Amino acid sequence: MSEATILSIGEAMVELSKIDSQGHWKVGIAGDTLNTAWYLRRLLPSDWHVSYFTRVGTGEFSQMMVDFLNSEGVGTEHVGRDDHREIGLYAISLHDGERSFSYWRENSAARLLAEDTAALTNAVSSAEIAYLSGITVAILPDEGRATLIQAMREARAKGTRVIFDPNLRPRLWPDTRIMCDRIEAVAAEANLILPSFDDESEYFGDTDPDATIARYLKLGTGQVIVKAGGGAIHFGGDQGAGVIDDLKRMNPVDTTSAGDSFNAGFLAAQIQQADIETAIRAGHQLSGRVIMHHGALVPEAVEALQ
Ligand SMILES: O=C(O)C(=O)C[C@H](O)[C@H](O)CO
Repeated sequence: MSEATILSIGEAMVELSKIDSQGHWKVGIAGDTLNTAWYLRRLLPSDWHVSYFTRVGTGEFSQMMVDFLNSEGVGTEHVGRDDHREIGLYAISLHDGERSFSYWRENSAARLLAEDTAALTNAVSSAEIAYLSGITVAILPDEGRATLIQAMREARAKGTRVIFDPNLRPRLWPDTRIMCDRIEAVAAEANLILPSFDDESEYFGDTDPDATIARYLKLGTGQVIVKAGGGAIHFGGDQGAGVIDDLKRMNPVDTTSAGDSFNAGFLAAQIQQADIETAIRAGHQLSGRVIMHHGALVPEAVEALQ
């Protein structure tokens, strides 16, 4: 049987997460789209190939990322190399379990990931599923974003299922109006949107999750699942509509990657034929375990499910 491919597109960085209050930090590799790919690789059967599309440099940290992806079973055949740029860096600060990030990423190699139009277009079109986020969209220059949109449109027309998490990061945009406009332009090309209500209400002014669903459906997507930081999850679209309001609320240690792991848990379940409600519960179960640990990638969270 031939493998099916899920391609995740975006930027991963060196991640610094604090281990204790004595000034010790752990160095890892993470980034929202890589996090989802990493969880997907651990959750999906071997007849699925999980691949990462990005651009890195040629230095030691870039090689560390490629080695890390290879060692974790995530395909690196779509990782481009840049002779002049390196990968970015971010550090996680925690206050009562809620995280904030400091970034050093303005000149990262990943900002040029869409420069090779043919490579991006072919990679997206030949995948069964393509996954990207609002961070992928935010880091690209205008021409790169246009290339990405065109690649998504062509791929979707040929049958690739395109999945988008708006993952709104206003600091990566010149202003919030531009952010909202560009995010909607990309969302219009996706089959499935996985937004978080806190962000959508703050920046789009949605009064409730159903308003978020209605707004994205109107743009032309097929299905919307609105995450709610552990609260009730609303969903709507051609695969079904409803609310799941009996999910267990956790007291998080670190919310980094909560949404990314939810997306992976949801998608892995759906790929394995779960109905939409069961898939949402699987996403919630995984992210509920991830946020009980520090950092974005938590092997124990996946092991606990198996
Ligand atoms: O800011 C980014 O690009 C990140 O990916 C940082 C975190 O890993 C991510 O936001 C968690 O969702």
